[in-house]
Amino acid sequence: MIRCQSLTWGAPGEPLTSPLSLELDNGSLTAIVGANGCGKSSLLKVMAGLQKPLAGQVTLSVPRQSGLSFLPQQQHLDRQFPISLHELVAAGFWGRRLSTQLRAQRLADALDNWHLSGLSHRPLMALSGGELQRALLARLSLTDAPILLLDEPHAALDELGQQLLWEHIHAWHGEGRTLVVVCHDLAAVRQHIAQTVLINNRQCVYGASTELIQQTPDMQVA
Ligand SMILES: Nc1ncnc2c1ncn2[C@@H]1O[C@H](COP(=O)(O)OP(=O)(O)OP(=O)(O)O)[C@@H](O)[C@H]1O
Repeated sequence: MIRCQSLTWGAPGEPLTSPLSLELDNGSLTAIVGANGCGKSSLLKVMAGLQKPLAGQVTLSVPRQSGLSFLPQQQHLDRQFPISLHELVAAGFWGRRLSTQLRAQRLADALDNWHLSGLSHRPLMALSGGELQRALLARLSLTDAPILLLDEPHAALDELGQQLLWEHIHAWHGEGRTLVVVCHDLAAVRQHIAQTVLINNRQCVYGASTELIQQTPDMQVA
């Protein structure tokens, strides 16, 4: 469960929207949509505890440190950092107690699932945007956190990558996890995510994705 109570966020003295009060149930799958700069990523960071709200609070049903995993946008990653793809992915085991054998098996499976096996020793700086995105998603897939917050997970992915993404999102949802997904692909939101938080004209509205995206003139999809 993620509960936002009278929440505002943004630069000091400049809240991006009117206060948001919202409760997302355990096991729910929710999109956050809206125009560039409306505050979607900032809201996700406030939910993750990575950014302080201006007012109000976020309460989670699990401890934030062990119960929540966050997929950042890849431009926040330092590609010069001297690690290889499989070391980045293996960071998804952080905080988990698993035998060496189980780790090796799960890591191999994650690399395979995200079509990364042949790239596992590549340094981060030698990966394409789509390869790096799949690596970040593979890292997320190794966590057992019940709450997953994904910031533009479809970014840089080709058609196959997007298919893998939505298969995994449905699988994680099927496991009973709570997911919040910031997404610009409105057709995909309508197809895959039933509930949406729409940020429009500095207001947050929560409801059925099909209706919200249809009703808002500048949010129409082809
Ligand atoms: N560190 C920061 N310092 C100052 N302003 C910031 C900072 N991060 C974001 N902002 C501003 O806050 C507003 C909301 O940013 P945010 O990244 O949440 O938007 P968004 O809806 O996710 O946009 P996009 O769709 O372009 O990713 C923007 O106007 C942005 O310029």
